[in-house]
Amino acid sequence: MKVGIAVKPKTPIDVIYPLADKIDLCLVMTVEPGFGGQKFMHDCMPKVKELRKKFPKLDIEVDGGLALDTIEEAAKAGANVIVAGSSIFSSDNPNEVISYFREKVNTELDGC
Ligand SMILES: O=C(CO)[C@H](O)[C@H](O)COP(=O)(O)O
Repeated sequence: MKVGIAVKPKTPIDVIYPLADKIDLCLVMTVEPGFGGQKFMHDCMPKVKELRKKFPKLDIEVDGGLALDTIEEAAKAGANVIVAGSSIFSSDNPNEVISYFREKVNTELDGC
């Protein structure tokens, strides 16, 4: 079994610290939960950075507004699990979008 915790944009990231050694993944929401097509919230990135620094092995997921123009910022912050809807389903070439996301994330992971 794998365990994950999701954190909404306004929730401070330190709420998960007491549970960090019990979880496999932390989802840092980069939009308010509810529906697709919202704008990526850049101000959630410090939470991802902090988490990555503190827990190098943790899977860190981001969800909301991930697209060709936001993936690099999320990957550089330390996200390694990407949830995307609009940018994939609105693309003429979803495979290319996914490959691009993969490349950006893997490039940052290789640098660790
Ligand atoms: O449902 C969501 C939020 O609750 C997700 O953000 C959504 O599924 C991802 O979609 P998009 O890539 O369009 O932001």
